[in-house]
Amino acid sequence: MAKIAALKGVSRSHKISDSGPHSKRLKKRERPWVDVSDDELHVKRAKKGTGDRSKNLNGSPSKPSALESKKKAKIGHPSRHLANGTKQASIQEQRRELPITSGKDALLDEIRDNDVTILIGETGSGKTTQVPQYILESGISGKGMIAVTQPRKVAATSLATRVATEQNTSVGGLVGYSVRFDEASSEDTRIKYVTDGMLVRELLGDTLLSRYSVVIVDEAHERTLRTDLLLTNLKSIQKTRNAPADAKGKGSVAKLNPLKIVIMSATLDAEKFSKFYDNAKVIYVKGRQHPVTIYHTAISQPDFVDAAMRTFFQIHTDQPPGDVLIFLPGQEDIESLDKSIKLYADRLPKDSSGIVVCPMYAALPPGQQAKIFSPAPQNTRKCILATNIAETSITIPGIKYVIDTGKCKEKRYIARDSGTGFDTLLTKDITKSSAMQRAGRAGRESIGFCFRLYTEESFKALPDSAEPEIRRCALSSSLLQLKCLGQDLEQLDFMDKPDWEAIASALKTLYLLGAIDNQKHLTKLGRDMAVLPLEPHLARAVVASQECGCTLEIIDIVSVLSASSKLFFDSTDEREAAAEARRKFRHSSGDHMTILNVVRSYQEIVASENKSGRKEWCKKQFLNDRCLSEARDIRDQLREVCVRMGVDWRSSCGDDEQPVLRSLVRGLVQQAAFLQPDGSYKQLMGPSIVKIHPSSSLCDKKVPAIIYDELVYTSHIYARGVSSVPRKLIAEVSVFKNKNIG
Ligand SMILES: Nc1ncnc2c1ncn2[C@@H]1O[C@H](COP(=O)(O)OP(=O)(O)OP(=O)(O)O)[C@@H](O)[C@H]1O
Repeated sequence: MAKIAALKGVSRSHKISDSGPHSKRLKKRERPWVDVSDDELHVKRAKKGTGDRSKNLNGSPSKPSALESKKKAKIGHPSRHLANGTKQASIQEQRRELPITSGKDALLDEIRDNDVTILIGETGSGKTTQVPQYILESGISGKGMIAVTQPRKVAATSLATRVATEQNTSVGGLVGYSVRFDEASSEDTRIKYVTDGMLVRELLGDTLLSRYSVVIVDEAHERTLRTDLLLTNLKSIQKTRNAPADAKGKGSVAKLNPLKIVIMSATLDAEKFSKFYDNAKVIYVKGRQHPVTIYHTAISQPDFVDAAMRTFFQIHTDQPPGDVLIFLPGQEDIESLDKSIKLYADRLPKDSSGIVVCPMYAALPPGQQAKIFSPAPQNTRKCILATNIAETSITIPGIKYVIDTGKCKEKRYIARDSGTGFDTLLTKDITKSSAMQRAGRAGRESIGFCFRLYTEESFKALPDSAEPEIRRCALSSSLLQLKCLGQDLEQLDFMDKPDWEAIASALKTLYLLGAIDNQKHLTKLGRDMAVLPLEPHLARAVVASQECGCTLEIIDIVSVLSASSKLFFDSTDEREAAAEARRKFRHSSGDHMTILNVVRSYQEIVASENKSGRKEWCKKQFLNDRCLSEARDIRDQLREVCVRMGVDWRSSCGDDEQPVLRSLVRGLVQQAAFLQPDGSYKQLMGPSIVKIHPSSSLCDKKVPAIIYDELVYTSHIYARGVSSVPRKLIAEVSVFKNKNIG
């Protein structure tokens, strides 16, 4: 098999200097990192390879190509490099300089000759932006479209914009994208960047993905649940579409073109993927455009937020211009570091260059996320604080330094004895693959530096890659989609099979929601639920709202619940003022109707105020404008889906809360609890005793029965997002009929 070449250009020569205008302020002993270069970036990729089915596109590793020699020359002459950088080579020149360019023809030959191609190339080698364009320009895709899947929305939209620019068109024309709650494509679109979830959703209407002649699964190493569903479906679609003509018969399938699949990543277990696709060809692209120097800390840094701050200021005060990207596990850490950086920045001497901090996490509305791509004002350093949302695929212009805390949040399903369970987010160490992707965000425009806030030993001890989501996340939503495709999770050919417990729990959830019957067959209700781009329990509430005549209200509530950030701000400094503001919206039945009161007031403000007036109003009310504006986008999309389903989204129950609660109970049937004599609540569908969360408007009330959005585990088990509901509404739910709970 072809040997994997070591990452080119990782050099020990780029040392961070101790001197600098403010080095006294941050004494050396305070610095968390030491200079340790490494060349480990090639994680275990293709251990044994796949016999003669693998190939190195850029030739033998021991014999550098002309391009590599040129790159080495560049590395040896930083001044020349800088001169080139300042000139800002044209986009087409940049394209030609990408490492993948030298392997273009060979790559296209492989794709032409094989149904499935697995392409492994360093971060920044040009896979994601170039391969779709090569395929289009070569004519391999014929009249069909090329789909390029991404695990994250921001990557799909920003890549579409970049590739549209490279094609000298605007996004939505030749190059488009499609992500949940947003789409830019037209009849002219030939390359479409999509989230893997959107392509799975497309399967519902087009089970053979007939519009596409090539599907590129990018960042396949992330093994999201949707990627795995896609990999499985693509395999069977390809068997059907690429079958010999006599096996295809004379029906509509016979008219379909064969499907080509390309799987791409920088850090993939190539052997496993190759095996899954019947020993598919594995090809390698060596090299990246610019070198990245990596540093590890000498000792571990338990307070990684503090270590990140010190490292940032060390860079800011000692290092040449260049923006900084800091990877943190979640929104809370980002907010905390944001505050600390701003506080510390105020203490810098007046003549210091400025700092602009940009947070970046999934809960930020797309407009805010897009800010990270804008250049910082002159004489100012941009500091992006991001979760792993910025880890793969994206190129953020200006980033020269990456600080990697080594932490991320991972979704994990917690199974309960009752056969039910829930997803929770846990902070954990990243994988080698993530560390490599993070480092890869530097060095995309010129030489870069990555500061890992963990030791080299810790790095070596990290697992190669994350456990696939299918083995650790709730499956009800995917199970429902598969049921719509006539497929059974238990019987599908997955690369890694899900746990039986997780499948059983998902089946139970769908049964209780009425989406499947007791024979595990999809019901009409289940089919209607699957059309809505929502979690099954929320989709169930929307479907129920048609009967109850309150679709307008339920969509408003569900949109807020589907937004990725919290509606209310908790302010420790102004606790009383925040509580007072919240009281104004409070509804006696609890938190869901309270949300509706907020949305109604917000809608009035939106109608009467300009953007800054709206923001000011939100601030005064301790409401999160981001959450409300994201909810508005979700609401609009849900209304459109209703129109397509023939559902009247305008049907409204006015001020009567009963229909709203009745619809919510249908969806939250697994999240109901009854009051106990001691004042606690006992779950109806589980063994737990829960308390009402202090943030709830019902926290000091005792009501006979509640429904809730989620459980939070701290010193107690708390129910959050709570409404009081008459027992009879729960007794009405078909699974509880004849159970004497009214
Ligand atoms: N939006 C952008 N703005 C500026 N340059 C870009 C942009 N997108 C890509 N590039 C340039 O193209 C190079 C290749 O990017 P591409 O995303 O195709 O690489 P890749 O091999 O897919 O990397 P990764 O595995 O990290 O996604 C980048 O290193 C950068 O130099």
